Amino acid sequence: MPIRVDDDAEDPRVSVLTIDRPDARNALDPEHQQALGDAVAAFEADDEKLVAVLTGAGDTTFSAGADLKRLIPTYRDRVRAGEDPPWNFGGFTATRRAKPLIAAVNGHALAGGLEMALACDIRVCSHNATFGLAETKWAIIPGAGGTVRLPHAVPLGLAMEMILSGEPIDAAEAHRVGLVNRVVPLPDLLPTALGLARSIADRGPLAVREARERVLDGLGLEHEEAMAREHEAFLRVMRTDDALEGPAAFAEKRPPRYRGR
Ligand SMILES: CCCCCCCCCCCCC[C@H](O)CC(=O)SCCNC(=O)CCNC(=O)[C@H](O)C(C)(C)COP(=O)(O)OP(=O)(O)OC[C@H]1O[C@@H](n2cnc3c(N)ncnc32)[C@H](O)[C@@H]1OP(=O)(O)O
Repeated sequence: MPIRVDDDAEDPRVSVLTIDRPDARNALDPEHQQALGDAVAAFEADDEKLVAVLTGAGDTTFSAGADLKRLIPTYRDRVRAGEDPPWNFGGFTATRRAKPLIAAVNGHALAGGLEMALACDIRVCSHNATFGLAETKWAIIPGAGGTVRLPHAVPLGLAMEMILSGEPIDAAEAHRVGLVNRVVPLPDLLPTALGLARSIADRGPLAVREARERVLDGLGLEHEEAMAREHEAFLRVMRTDDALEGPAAFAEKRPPRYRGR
């Protein structure tokens, strides 16, 4: 399978998507990028799934990005022939997703690999991880959101250095600057990502979606507009049945049972 899709053994509300092409360092060829897009779309459409973890097969590389021997030349030649081919790199550049995605970066996350990790909401990594936008090495530029998202994830000067030089940073630097939330030994990586995913899956699902949307929306809005939209979302969530259940569970000293409505 180009993309392995597994249920979390402990919590079926959590999915694990694994880019499975270790011989090519999980680079996305046309088949793998289509399969990843399909897997992400299926996760988004499945009401039983609340959170997903994205990782790479093997113990050296999360993803080496787009396939420089197949996907990029194919895409480039179609562009040079006057086309503007579909621009949906692994489902991460089309419309905005609705559900939380956690990147478990198990090694090199380069070019499109880092762009996929940046398109995830939370990033955790293993000590061997590296993070870089290598595109200028090959006389192209990041084409899946790297120039848009990296400056929001690291200081502008570092983003510019990484994009212009194409040189990666290591896991310690990524953690120091806040590109990743946690750095753990490789055997602990998936358990750490799954623990985070399970805790999010336990929260009010509508509240999680609304809060995530507010954060992403707010990045591009003026303060007053962002505050107004947060207030509208606050009222929307207050009108849900889950907003009755949450405080009641607290008062009755029991775990809440949310139904997503
Ligand atoms: C066309 C139909 C429409 C499709 C729509 C798609 C829309 C696309 C929109 C644009 C998206 C842009 C995405 C992005 O912005 C652009 C890119 O991602 S360009 C990719 C740049 N990537 C890199 O520069 C990383 C290159 N790889 C490395 O640096 C190293 O391989 C590594 C990751 C550090 C690992 O090093 P090693 O462990 O030493 O392994 P090797 O180097 O020996 O590699 C092993 C094996 O894997 C092959 N390989 C590695 N990376 C890639 C790659 N990116 N593409 C293809 N193949 C790769 C490598 O060639 C070796 O193969 P072998 O020689 O063994 O056959």
